[in-house]
Amino acid sequence: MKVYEKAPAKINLMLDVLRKRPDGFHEVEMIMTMVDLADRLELSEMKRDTIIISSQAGYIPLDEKNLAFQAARLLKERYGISRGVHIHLDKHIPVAAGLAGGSSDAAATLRGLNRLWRLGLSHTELQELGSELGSDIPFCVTGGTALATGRGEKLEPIFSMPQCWVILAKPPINVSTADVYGKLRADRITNHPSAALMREAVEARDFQAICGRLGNVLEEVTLKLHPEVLRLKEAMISLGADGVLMSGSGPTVFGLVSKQSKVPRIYNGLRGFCNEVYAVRSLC
Ligand SMILES: C[C@@](CO)(OP(=O)(O)O)[C@H](O)COP(=O)(O)OP(=O)(O)OC[C@H]1O[C@@H](n2ccc(N)nc2=O)[C@H](O)[C@@H]1O
Ligand SMILES: Nc1ncnc2c1ncn2[C@@H]1O[C@H](COP(=O)(O)OP(=O)(O)O)[C@@H](O)[C@H]1O
Repeated sequence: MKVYEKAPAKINLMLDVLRKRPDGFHEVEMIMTMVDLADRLELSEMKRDTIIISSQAGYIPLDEKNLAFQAARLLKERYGISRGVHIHLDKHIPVAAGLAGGSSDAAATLRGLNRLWRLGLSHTELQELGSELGSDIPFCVTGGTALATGRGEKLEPIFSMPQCWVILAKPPINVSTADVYGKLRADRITNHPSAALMREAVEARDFQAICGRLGNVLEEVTLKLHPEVLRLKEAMISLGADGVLMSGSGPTVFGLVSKQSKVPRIYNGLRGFCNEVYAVRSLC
């Protein structure tokens, strides 16, 4: 038997860091939403009691470092499952991009194996399991639009993000999330974006207010390390995106656009100096 799951990318409409915690993680406030750029997973039962990961993408780990592998192993261990699974990852989300590709694959693995192995777990139970593997995985289990607090694992759904176009551009640089949080001076942040104001804008489906209230304190670190991310932001603004922000720890920059007629100009303009550009719809 086989099951299929879609694993969409996320963007952070706002990301604030409140403080560094004694456990080394940072207390955050983020509003995240899914976009229609997705990996596709095929999960097939195997007779042999083992976990196999395969992918057409040559640039991700296929061993126990893969987050989908870790999710399958966690379920097997926790529920005493002695069956094997082959997980094929058809990757479309850029890797280490601030778009939670690995986290979404892990969340999709939890959802898919819950069906394949008929475990009957609720989304809340899957989120709790996911939080053992990564801060963004609980959000990816349910998706939609949500306020995330704690280290990112405490979620409140928000209804509902207005439909819009999202242009994503990933410069050819690698950014490590741990490195960006590590370089952040949480006690020196002066310009905190407001989760309450962004939530209000989303709930009111006020696209212009959403664009005006975008903010991410991690830009401070990543833009200093990689000035090309700032240049990409400036290019997206001058090409006419309604609101522009770096997603997560970066380096992907996203632009929100309400009018479809504006999309080709922004997309083509960015392709001039960035290979990885995507024009997708928001997923509400
Ligand atoms: C920045 C964000 C924003 O959505 O996303 P990405 O840029 O990675 O997509 C997240 O907070 C990333 O979540 P995720 O990628 O799941 O992080 P984890 O695997 O849990 O942690 C990786 C490392 O980041 C740091 N970390 C992560 C989350 C957090 N609230 N505080 C932290 O300090 C820790 O050093 C940790 O060891
Ligand atoms: N299924 C997966 N897809 C992509 N990357 C993965 C996966 N499993 C583990 N990784 C590793 O996780 C790291 C972060 O990847 P990713 O989730 O794409 O980035 P981000 O956290 O910036 O959104 C990369 O170093 C990558 O090698």
